[in-house]
Amino acid sequence: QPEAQQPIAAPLRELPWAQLNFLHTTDIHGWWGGHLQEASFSADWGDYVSFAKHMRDKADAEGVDLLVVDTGDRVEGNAIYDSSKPRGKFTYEIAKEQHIDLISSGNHELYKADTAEGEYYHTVRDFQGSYLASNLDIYDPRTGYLEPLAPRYKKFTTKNQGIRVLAFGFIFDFTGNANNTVVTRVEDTVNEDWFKEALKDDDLDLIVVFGHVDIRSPEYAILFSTIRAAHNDLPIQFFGGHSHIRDYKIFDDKSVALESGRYMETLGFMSIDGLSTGGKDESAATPQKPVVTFSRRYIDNNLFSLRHHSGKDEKTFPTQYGLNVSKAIGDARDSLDLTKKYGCAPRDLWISRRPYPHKESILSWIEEEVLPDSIAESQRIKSGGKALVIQNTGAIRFDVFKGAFTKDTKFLVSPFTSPLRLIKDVPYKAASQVIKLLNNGGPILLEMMEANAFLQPPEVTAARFRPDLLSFAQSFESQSGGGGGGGGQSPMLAEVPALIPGYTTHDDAGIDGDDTVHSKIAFYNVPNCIQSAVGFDSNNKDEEPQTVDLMYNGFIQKWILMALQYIGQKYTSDDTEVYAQGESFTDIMTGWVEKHWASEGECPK
Ligand SMILES: Nc1ccn([C@@H]2O[C@H](COP(=O)(O)O)[C@@H](O)[C@H]2O)c(=O)n1
Repeated sequence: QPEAQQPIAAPLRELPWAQLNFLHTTDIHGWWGGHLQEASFSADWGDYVSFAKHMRDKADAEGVDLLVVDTGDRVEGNAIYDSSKPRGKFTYEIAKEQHIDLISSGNHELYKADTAEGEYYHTVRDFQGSYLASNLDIYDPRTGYLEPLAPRYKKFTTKNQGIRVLAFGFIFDFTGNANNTVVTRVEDTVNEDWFKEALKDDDLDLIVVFGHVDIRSPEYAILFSTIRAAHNDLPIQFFGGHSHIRDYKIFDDKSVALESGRYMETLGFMSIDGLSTGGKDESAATPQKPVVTFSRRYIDNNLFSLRHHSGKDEKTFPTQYGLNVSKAIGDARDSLDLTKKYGCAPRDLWISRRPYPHKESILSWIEEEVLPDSIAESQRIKSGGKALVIQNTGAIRFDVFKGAFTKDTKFLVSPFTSPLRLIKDVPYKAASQVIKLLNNGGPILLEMMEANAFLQPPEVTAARFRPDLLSFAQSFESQSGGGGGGGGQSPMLAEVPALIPGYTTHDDAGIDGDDTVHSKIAFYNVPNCIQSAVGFDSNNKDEEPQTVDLMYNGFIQKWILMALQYIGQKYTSDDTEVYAQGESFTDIMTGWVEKHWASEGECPK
C-alpha cells in the first residue's frame, strides 16, 4: 500500500524447501492491506499473490509441489471488512484473488447469520474444490435444509510429485455460532461413517488436517489419535489457527502441526521430505523413506522477506496480477475513507506488551479514562446515578500507536458491533462480585471452558496450553529497550546488535522457526474483563452506593447473568436494556478520542 512503511533489512533464515511445500495463513481478520504502521508486516494481500506465484513457479521448476492453505477467520477485525456496507463488500472480492488449495471456516465467519450466509454465497463458491467443512453444516438460505457448508473431505494428487493426499477441513468445537449453522463436535465427527470410510484408503501418501483449531487443543489430539490408529505409519500434517500465535507441535516422528499467527503478520512455510508418491503414473511411484523430514518457517510478511525468499528484487517481485490486487485494496481503503483522523494518540498503548495496569496499557486507558469519562456524560449518572461498567478484554483487538487515530485505528482496536447493555439498580454488594467471578477461576470459568468460549484476547487464551509464552517474572522497569519491550531476551539474541523487536518463537522444534532474527518482545497476561466505577470512587468505603447500574459489553451478557445467578440475583435477559439507543463500545471509544485527543493538522511524531 502506498502509505505502508518501507521494510527494514534484517538477518534472515532460509526457507527449507522439500518435496512437498505449503504456504499457510490464518486469522487474517480482514487485514488485506497489511500493517501500514509496522515495517515488519507491511506487505499486503496483493504482495502475497505475487509471492505465491513466484513460489509456485519455483516449485514447478524444481519438480516439487506447493500448496496454499488458509484456516479461517478472514472476517471481522479490520475496517475493510467491518466498515463496509454491506460488511464484506470488498473482502470476498479481495480474498478470491489468491489461489488457495485448501480453505476452511473460522468462528468469526459464524457468529452472525448473515456472515455465515456471506461465506456460503461467496467464499465457498469462489473456492469450490478447495473449501472443506468436515464438521460444519448450514441451513441452506434458499431451501432451509441443513447441508454441509462444503464437502467434508477431498482426495487429490499433487501436480509434480504425484503425492496422493487425503484432506479434512475442521473448526474447533465452537458453541457461539448463530442458529443458521451447526458445528459437530470433533469427538462425534470422528465416529461418523463418512469419516471412517474416508480413512479406509490404502492408496495414500499423506493426510492433511487443516482447520480453525488450536494445534494443542483436545480436538486435534482426538484427530491425531484416531487417524494414527487407522494408519500407523502414514505422515499426517496438521495446520491450525484461532489462537493468533506462531506455533509448531510434533505429535510423533511422522506427524506435526503448524499454526501461523494472525492479522497477515505471518506467512507460514511448511515442508515435508521423504513421502511416498503414487506417481502421476504407476511406474513413477516411489516408497516412503525410512525418515520423513518436516520443517517449518514463520515468514514476517514484508517485502524484504518476500523478495528474498522468492529470489526477486524490487523490479522483478511484483506481478501485474498482484499489483492489481493491491490497487483494489487501496481503492477500497480510499472509498471507505480510512485515513479520516479523529485525533492524535499521545503515546503507544499495548494490549499485552505492557503489564496491566500500566500507563501504556490500552486496558488501563479504557478502564481509567474512556469508560468513566464517557459514561459520566449519561443522564442517569448526571442525575446522581452510579454504575459499574464491565468490558471483556478480548473485544480489544489491537494496539494503538502514538500518532494519528484514524477510522482505520478505530476498527483495528474495536471492530465488533455489540451494544453496551445494562441492568438498572443492581444491589452493589452483588454487582461488585461479578468481575471477581468472571476473572478469578471458579464455576463461571469452568462453564466458559466447557463452552470453548473465552473473554481474553486469543493469544492470551493460548497461553493456557503454553505458560512459557508469558513474561511473568519481569517488571516493566527492569526490562531493557524501550518501544518494543525487550524483557526476557535469550542470551543468544541479546548479543546480536540492533535487532528489530518482533517474534522470537519457541516451539517444539526449537527457536529457529522465525525467518527474521528479532529481539524479544514482552508478553503479559491480562484478565478476562476490566471494570470502571462511574459516579463514585470504588476504593472509598464511605462512597459505597446501595445500588448501581451494571453495564457491560452485550457480547458477554450470558456470563454476566450467570455470574449474578451464582451470587443469588435472579436476573434474566428481560431485565436488561441497551445503553444509549444501542451505542457500541467502538462508538464510545471514538467519541472519547474526538473529544480528548482532537488536533488540527499533522500529529506530533
Ligand atoms: N463479537 C465478538 C466476538 C469475539 N469477541 C472476543 O474475541 C475473543 C475471541 O476472538 P477469536 O478471534 O479467537 O475468535 C474472545 O475474547 C471474545 O470474547 C468479542 O468480544 N466480541
